Amino acid sequence: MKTKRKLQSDIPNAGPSSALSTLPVDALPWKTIKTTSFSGLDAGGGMMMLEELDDVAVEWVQDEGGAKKARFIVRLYRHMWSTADVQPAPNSKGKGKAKETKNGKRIAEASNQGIDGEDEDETINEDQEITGDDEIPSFSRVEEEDMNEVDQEDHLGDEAFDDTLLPQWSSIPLHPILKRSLSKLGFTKPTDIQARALPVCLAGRDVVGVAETGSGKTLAYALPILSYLLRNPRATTSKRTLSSLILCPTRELALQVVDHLNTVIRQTFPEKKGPPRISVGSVIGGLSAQKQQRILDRGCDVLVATPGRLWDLIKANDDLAAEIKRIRFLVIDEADRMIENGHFAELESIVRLTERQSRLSGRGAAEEEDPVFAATSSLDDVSARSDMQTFIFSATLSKDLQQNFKRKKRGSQKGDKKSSALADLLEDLVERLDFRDKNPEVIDLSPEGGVVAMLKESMIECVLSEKDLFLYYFLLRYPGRSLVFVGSIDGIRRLVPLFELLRVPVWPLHSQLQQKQRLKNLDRFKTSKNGILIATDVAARGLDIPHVDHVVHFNLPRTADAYIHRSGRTARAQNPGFALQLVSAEDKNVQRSLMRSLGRDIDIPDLPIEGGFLPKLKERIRVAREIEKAQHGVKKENHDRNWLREAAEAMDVDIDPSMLSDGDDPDAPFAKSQNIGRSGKVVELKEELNRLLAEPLIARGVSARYPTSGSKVIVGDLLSARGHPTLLGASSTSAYDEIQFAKKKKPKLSATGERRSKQIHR
Ligand SMILES: Nc1ncnc2c1ncn2[C@@H]1O[C@H](COP(=O)(O)OP(=O)(O)OP(=O)(O)O)[C@@H](O)[C@H]1O
Repeated sequence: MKTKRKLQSDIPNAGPSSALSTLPVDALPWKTIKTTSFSGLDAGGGMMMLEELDDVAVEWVQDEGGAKKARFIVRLYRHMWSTADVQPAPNSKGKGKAKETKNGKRIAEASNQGIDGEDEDETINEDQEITGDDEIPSFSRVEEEDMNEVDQEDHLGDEAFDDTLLPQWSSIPLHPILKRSLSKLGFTKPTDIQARALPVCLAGRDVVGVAETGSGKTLAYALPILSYLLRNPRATTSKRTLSSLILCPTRELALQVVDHLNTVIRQTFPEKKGPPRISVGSVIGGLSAQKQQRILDRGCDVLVATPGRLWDLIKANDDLAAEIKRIRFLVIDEADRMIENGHFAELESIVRLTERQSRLSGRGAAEEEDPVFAATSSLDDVSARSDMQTFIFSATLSKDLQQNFKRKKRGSQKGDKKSSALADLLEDLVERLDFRDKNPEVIDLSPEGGVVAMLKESMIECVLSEKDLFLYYFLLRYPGRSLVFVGSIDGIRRLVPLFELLRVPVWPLHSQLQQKQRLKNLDRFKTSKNGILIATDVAARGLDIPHVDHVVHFNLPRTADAYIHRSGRTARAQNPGFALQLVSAEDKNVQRSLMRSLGRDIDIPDLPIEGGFLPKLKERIRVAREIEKAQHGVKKENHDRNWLREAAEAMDVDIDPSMLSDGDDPDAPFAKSQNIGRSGKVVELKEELNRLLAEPLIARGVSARYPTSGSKVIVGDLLSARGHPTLLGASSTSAYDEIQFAKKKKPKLSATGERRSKQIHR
């Protein structure tokens, strides 16, 4: 992970540098800055995090060999300064200069304007106030000073909140700062799950919450944690102690939860400088473990983590294990998915750290063989808190399992023939959880039929080979933010280049992409009004992407839960949403069993198709596929050569350079692929595709040349700009509105768009 760092200077002259003590650069009090998007990527796509350092000056010193070295002069205490030596990066530039402040003090500024400036010496102020204390302060002492300063400011917002401003929240005893945040966010009333869960969580109970997708479960568990932290501020003499652990199944979801919490925390005083009153850290796979370790060393109040990476860090760090043993809140978000992800072992191990001694000692000798025991045996003197609260939330938790949470009787529901290996694992987890509450509150608000009321579902039945065509039709016909779920990574790798060739703005998201790329693609999708994300189920759970207009099940999922979560990426927070199933004959059985699991018939209406557009779209797809096939050959060749190069390197043998070419990444945009487009055939096909893409798409019966004639007169649409932006003669109805008119009973579909269109066209 790349971290950008920014120096901010507002310090008086630091005095003779010889009098300063020196700290390693990583020990300086860097502060993480909130970026505009949750992934924190810059325009170049490289930066994952921005850190800022206040009160710092830079001086350049020459060592004996004449090399220039930067020295940061940093304020650690009000009256104490320290330096951190860093080597300038090649070509890096920087100089320090001083200016007068209003009160006549000289202020040193760090800049990056060149190292050969004449003002270098001015970073040193003879008037520097030195305590005479040569001892290097520890980082926690730096924080101590910070915290004392911040605390005075932090009382802002603690005064009582006027409940008449937010009457529907008045019965929920949240800290006034949170009420102010909710008011600023425009959350005028709690969602149903919040209204039910918050009072119970705030009363100190354990809660298992099941509620539909997009219903605000994150705040249902997070607000009680934040409220507790605001009401029980940390001691000012220590570094932050971890009070809450939130475990999430996917990296994207974990980052989103961090973002969600920070939005609430920072809402009240967005302009406030200094460390936040509550600090939220994250530990997820795919990003630098070192950086994450540093955040942990520095201390945070709430940690959001994926189990795999967290367990890796725990194994290497007894202090972290001890902190987790002592947490006040444990949250498992989307517990069922965590187990599906194959993270059961890590999840179970982490959960075991939070067990009370009385339970652990009951386990006897077998425990000593256990890897968790081995990893944490040095922590015997640290005992888990007796007042820890556990919150489990998901949109899908089977009724059987919910009962087990209540009864905590292992195996009470086992033997049920529907019980799968996954369900057994979940039951094992339930058994492992040491609820402090004898009777955890189970709140089940899951909707009938699984999906939310604001979701409209529809389907297109077609032959397997025409799914691409109907997806293309749908994306053109209903512009908007669409999330397309595909059953395999190979499927995504086939579709993305195809749609890129068709100039549809598509981005892939799957587990084999680098984490950086995953976040980048998500960000692009989030910020593009008509963007299309083609994803595996890695995007199915929890992601709260604003205004996803459509979810398309290009391949149907295997389980009802996956269908619920995928479809739940749209129709969130009481907004309308639309889900489309592309169903081939081969999918029929899966569809039937899916609907049966959801307790429904196949009562899904067909999406009306305006068939006049299909022949031209079909032709475009045919040519794009041919290009893709030809390019795929070149890509594969590159891939093989790359493999050859790596194998040769591994064996330490030389290979004829003519046998090698630059490697290729199967997920790289096609346009960037090496050698692609060289062959004459591809050039010809691309010209043909360009020509086809330039041809207007006109509905049957429409005369583009004579808009006032033809069987479909479009002059009115043209004049009022009511018509469709790309499909001439089509209305601009949304997919959501469209299916109100759809017929329930559909005609049998044929493989050709031509015949089908006659049957279905309204
Ligand atoms: N009280 C509220 N009023 C209005 N909007 C809210 C409220 N609480 C949360 N939201 C918003 O609702 C959206 C969905 O919330 P969240 O992501 O927590 O849903 P969820 O139930 O966890 O969904 P999923 O099951 O898919 O993970 C978010 O954008 C959130 O900001």
